[in-house]
Amino acid sequence: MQLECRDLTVGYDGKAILKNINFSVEEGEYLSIVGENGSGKSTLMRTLLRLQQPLSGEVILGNGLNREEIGYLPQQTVIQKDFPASVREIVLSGCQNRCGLRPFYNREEKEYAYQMMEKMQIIHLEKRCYRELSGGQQQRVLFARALCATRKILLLDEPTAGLDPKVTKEMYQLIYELNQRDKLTIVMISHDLRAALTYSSHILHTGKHVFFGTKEEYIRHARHKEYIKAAGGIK
Ligand SMILES: Nc1ncnc2c1ncn2[C@@H]1O[C@H](COP(=O)(O)OP(=O)(O)OP(=O)(O)O)[C@@H](O)[C@H]1O
Repeated sequence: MQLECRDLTVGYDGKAILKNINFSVEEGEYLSIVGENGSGKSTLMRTLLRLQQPLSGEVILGNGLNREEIGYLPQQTVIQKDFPASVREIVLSGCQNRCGLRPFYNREEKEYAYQMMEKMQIIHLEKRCYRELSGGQQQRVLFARALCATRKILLLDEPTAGLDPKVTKEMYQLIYELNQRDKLTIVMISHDLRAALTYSSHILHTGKHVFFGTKEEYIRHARHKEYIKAAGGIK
């Protein structure tokens, strides 16, 4: 496995929000984390990234995966939307973990950043200022940045929040391609259960009843029928 949670309890100030979570992600899998608002999805993801400490239990990285090799696309904040840097600078900053103490980006990193911008179809925006871009364009920039940080696993916190249906679909397609073609492991928080059931291999449902299993197991489980119906059924 690439990532595993053992009896993980997450929360703030000693107060648990999600308790005794157990799941693992193998290379090349696509895990969607779904569940009610406030059920602790973002808190869990921040704990996986060690941006905060677990209250108890463990997050284990396997198959030679280092913390620095995890790509992360956070929920966009208002401050980020106003960031006064060029697209190229922001994408390149995804390579920072590779630089170590070196205070500049080398040729290979610049080339890789260019490739990721190509992949995200934002080369034409390279010199533009980030804050002047549309929400969908900004999301592609942050996506390219997250890809610069990893060749193995990408964690995404609601990457389609605030995007229109067309851009949302493109984004899902892109993530799916990265998973299928580039064999990138995906762990994604999503409010769109229908999309999650279309693209993922596994589902973690947070809330009162926690579920972890394959997509097929999720669909078969009687408790989920109502959620699936409310989300408009399965595509
Ligand atoms: N920094 C913080 N300090 C204390 N409590 C927090 C903090 N951040 C979030 N919480 C609380 O933790 C709970 C879980 O929040 P979290 O953002 O993890 O949920 P979520 O499932 O991602 O929600 P959503 O689907 O609305 O994005 C909420 O009750 C929230 O108010």
